Amino acid sequence: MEKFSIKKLDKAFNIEIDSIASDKSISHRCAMFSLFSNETSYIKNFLTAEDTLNTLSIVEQLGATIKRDGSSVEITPTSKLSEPNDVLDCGNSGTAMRLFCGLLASVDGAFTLVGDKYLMNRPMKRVANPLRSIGAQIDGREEGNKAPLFIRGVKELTPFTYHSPVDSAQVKSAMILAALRASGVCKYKENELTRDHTERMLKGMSAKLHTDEDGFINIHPLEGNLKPLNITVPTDPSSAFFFALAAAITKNSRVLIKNVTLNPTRIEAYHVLKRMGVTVNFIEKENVYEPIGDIEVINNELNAVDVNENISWLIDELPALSIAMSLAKGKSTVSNAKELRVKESDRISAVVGNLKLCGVDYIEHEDGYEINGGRITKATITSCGDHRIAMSFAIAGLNSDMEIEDTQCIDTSFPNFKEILDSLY
Ligand SMILES: O=C(O)C1=C[C@@H](OP(=O)(O)O)[C@@H](O)[C@H](O)C1
Ligand SMILES: C=C(OP(=O)(O)O)C(=O)O
Repeated sequence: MEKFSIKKLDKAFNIEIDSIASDKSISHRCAMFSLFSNETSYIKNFLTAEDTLNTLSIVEQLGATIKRDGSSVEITPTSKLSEPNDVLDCGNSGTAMRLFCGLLASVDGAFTLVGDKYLMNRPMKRVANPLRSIGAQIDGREEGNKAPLFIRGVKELTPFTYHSPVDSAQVKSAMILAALRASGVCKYKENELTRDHTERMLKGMSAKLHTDEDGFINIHPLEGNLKPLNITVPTDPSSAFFFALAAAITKNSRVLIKNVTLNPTRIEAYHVLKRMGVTVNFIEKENVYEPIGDIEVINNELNAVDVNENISWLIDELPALSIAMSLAKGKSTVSNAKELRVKESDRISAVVGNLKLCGVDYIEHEDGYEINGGRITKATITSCGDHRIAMSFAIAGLNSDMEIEDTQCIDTSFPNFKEILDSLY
């Protein structure tokens, strides 16, 4: 089992980082959406981490031709997706498994989606049920709630109007992908806007999507092929956030993170740091599918904060924010965040369980936690096989030595994390 020994950082840093992992959500979508065109898509700065490389392999198993040179990827789709002769392995990725359910629901053939032991335990009925209700044939363990999932593509999916009970970009995207091949206009609504890369990218590829005055996304079925993608994937704000946290908790430190997507549905955690007293500046530079620019984070005194809204806009950053909360003055709270319990690990248990080992005073709730900030003490923590837990506590190590066990999982999203962390010393 791989592990890290992180030593307390006894000096300030002032750095510019341009090597943080590319955006995972956008990279998955680049690989998948290229299948809706009949021309080659050109993707630069594709995330070469386990999750997205698995997605790329699946796209290849479905018949596309892939040329990859480092992080530059060319994807040439086939005129008809082929039935693979093996299972489709999504590894650790909920995004891959759920989006492929929608994409494959109407593709001629039989498909089996599998994943690692963590993914095989994550709930899939949130996509299986609405897809079944429009005619998809999906089954799996626990009546289709757990992988392996078996999909037999049907000829036609019924047009739908669906108001989702869960605010999830993965569910939304799965339903939008299914809608592209339905027999009429489909409508999808969520209570709160979740990350909207799917809508932005598909519109950029010429798909017909618009949100009506009742908040339903109207999706028109494809009339032909979409335009191919030509894109440079921006830096992932969720991965970058670990180094924003590093600057926020290290006295007199500053970081400038380059070329991050500034999509508002992705940078809410930075706004929370700002509310805690940290100086955060967004420098927008361009707009390709979404706004892209640099984020500057400068250390300042940390104060407690309450986080109870726009949860889906910072859901992946909550473990890292719990470290800032633990070092802040006063009592911080997180609520309405029950979704944390169904990520790569139960992130509420994983956060509070490890904070307890670090001597932090907390109360656990079903949908979040309260943290009485003050200090963090040295501990040996387990990642629970979850990349975001491993990286959050590794950054806590800058404040007080930390041993992190089971760090292999970091390769799912941010393979050069440790290299960048080491460069701070
Ligand atoms: O659509 C996506 O790319 C993602 C959506 C979110 O999950 P949910 O849709 O389950 O909220 C997020 O936690 C995940 O890291 C990536
Ligand atoms: C939840 C995450 O990803 P996924 O759902 O794709 O496994 C994540 O990266 O934090």
